[in-house]
Amino acid sequence: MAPIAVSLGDPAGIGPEITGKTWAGRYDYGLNPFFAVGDPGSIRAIWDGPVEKIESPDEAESVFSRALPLLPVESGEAVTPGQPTPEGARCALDSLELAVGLARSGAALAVVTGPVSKSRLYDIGFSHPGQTEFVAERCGVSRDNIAMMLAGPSLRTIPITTHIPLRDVPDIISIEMIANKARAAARGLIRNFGIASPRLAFAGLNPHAGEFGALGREEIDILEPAIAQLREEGIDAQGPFAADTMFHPAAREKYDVALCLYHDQALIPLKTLHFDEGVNLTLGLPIVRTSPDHGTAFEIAGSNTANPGATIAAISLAAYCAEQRILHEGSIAA
Ligand SMILES: NC(=O)C1=CN([C@@H]2O[C@H](COP(=O)(O)OP(=O)(O)OC[C@H]3O[C@@H](n4cnc5c(N)ncnc54)[C@H](O)[C@@H]3O)[C@@H](O)[C@H]2O)C=CC1
Ligand SMILES: NCC(=O)COP(=O)(O)O
Repeated sequence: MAPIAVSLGDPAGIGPEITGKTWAGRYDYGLNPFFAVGDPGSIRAIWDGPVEKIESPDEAESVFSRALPLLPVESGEAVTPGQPTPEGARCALDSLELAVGLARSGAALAVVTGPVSKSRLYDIGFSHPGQTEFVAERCGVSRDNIAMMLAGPSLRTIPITTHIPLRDVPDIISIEMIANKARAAARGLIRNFGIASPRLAFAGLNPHAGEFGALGREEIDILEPAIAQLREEGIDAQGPFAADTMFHPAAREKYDVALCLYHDQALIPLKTLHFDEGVNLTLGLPIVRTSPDHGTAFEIAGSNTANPGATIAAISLAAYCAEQRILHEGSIAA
């Protein structure tokens, strides 16, 4: 099997440190062979473990036992942890591009994307809301047909809208958008997790899921018709439920994924329960793409305190999803 490509994210963030630490724990966590893609100086600045440059993913497996294999993408400047620069943002983007291309060509089993700063990318002209939409575009998939899933050991959530202002959410959600995301969710749970009949639970937008229209009509006008349409298609869609009572342990037993209407509705419960092991997985792609759920954490970069747990989980889940696809569908892209 091909090795997994791990882009390091912003060179001044914690991506390089957590990737080095993840390599150090590779046998403890039973990780598939992987190689880093990014600036060699960013790793040297924070980690004193062994690193070996490679020229192609083919070399990664033989290097993996003795050193972290690194496919270099030079930022062209000395990296200072915690001090992001435009060159660093460009390097993060070039690393992402290269790693995604390797997954698309099959040279990498999957891509695990390290944390980038969205505002720093926007500053250098990045026109996508995040890495999720960038990867979708590179794979030739419309962003309407993918879903961002956050996954932890006891909860999976999907934000139906992602990186947009909160005030825009009620205006942008539609029956079609919700149905498209739910289809990507259902198919994604089958092919990546082997769940034969996924149970989808929808959160309402308003307090108490609108209280029968008294506290808002989005549940009646948008969510209920979308859920009815999905049920007609044979998808086990339930709700809308009051969001405040969807995430306690007994409620979580009743569904395989919670579909939420905005970013924080999905990410607060996930990060509260599973910050150190939460994985961001893009559903609907012909490649496997995961990422740790956290960001660049510039303020702790260089202090050797970053927890690699979410990156370990992202690499494990990427390998698991790739295996599930090959097992059930014969290939990753099918
Ligand atoms: N996967 C990605 O590329 C993501 C990128 N971001 C980006 O990250 C930047 C910073 O975002 P924030 O909201 O501050 O979130 P953040 O996740 O970078 O930091 C939030 C808090 O958690 C701590 N933290 C994060 N990861 C940690 C780790 N592995 N070990 C120990 N402590 C950790 C940080 O020190 C901080 O106190 C933003 O520019 C945002 O765009 C945010 C989330 C995901
Ligand atoms: N909050 C989740 C997040 O920012 C991940 O975004 P993406 O860059 O993976 O699309």
